[in-house]
Amino acid sequence: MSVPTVIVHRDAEVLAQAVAARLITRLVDTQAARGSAHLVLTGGTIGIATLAALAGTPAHDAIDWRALDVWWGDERFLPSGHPERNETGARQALLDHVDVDPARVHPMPAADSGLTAEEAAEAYAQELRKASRPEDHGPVPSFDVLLLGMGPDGHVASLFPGQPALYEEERPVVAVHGSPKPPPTRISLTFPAIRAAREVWIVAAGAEKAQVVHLALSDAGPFQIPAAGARGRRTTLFLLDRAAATKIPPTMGRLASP
Ligand SMILES: O=C1O[C@H](COP(=O)(O)O)[C@@H](O)[C@H](O)[C@H]1O
Repeated sequence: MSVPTVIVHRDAEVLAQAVAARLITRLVDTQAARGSAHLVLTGGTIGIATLAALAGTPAHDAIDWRALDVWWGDERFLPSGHPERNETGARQALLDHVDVDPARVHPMPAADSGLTAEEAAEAYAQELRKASRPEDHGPVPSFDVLLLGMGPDGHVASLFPGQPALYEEERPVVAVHGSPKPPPTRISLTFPAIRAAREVWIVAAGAEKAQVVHLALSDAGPFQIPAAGARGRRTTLFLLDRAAATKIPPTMGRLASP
């Protein structure tokens, strides 16, 4: 697992634009090297703002949208089209505005799919397994970039402090019940799936995240602060705005924009 690098931007708006620009570079480079790329999306305020920033920059034309597989790190188990679904936010902010191949967009099943949350998690695990190539050495594709937001409690995807999903070592996707943040039922990638990603980018903005950013970068355990356990194989980035970075030692963060 990689050691995190911290990059700090002036405010949430600049952060969203910078993460969008970084995504364009990473996806274009990956497609040039391998022909296609796998991107995992997150919900949350800054996660959706990042997708809107990506849609808003003409430079996104450099991405071959037809050669991109789009996945989700977690989903709120609500009916399809519900405004609180991470899928709905991503479609409205980005996916409805770019030329993605619908067959390569992989939303997690919705609550009106006829599946229970457990069946939905298993169905998503199967879809990931189908997309995994022999060189991926596991049940999920080697995601090129896995985006994660982070809650003030340190949750990433729908892995919340103290919950059983944190201890999952085999299954790549699980149902989550009793989430402290509504809605109570969710579907989430687990640590083994997150850690299969080449690059994990944790994006956080706002003063209410400052304490937990500090803990996620210090010696906190992943069961107390799940973000402390989210690491990529090659790269882990903490992409922050200044307000979220106030409690980390100045030597740790690189200020990207003065
Ligand atoms: O519920 C969720 O929350 C987190 C973070 O949300 P934020 O609004 O505090 O940025 C998000 O990363 C996760 O995907 C989502 O389901």
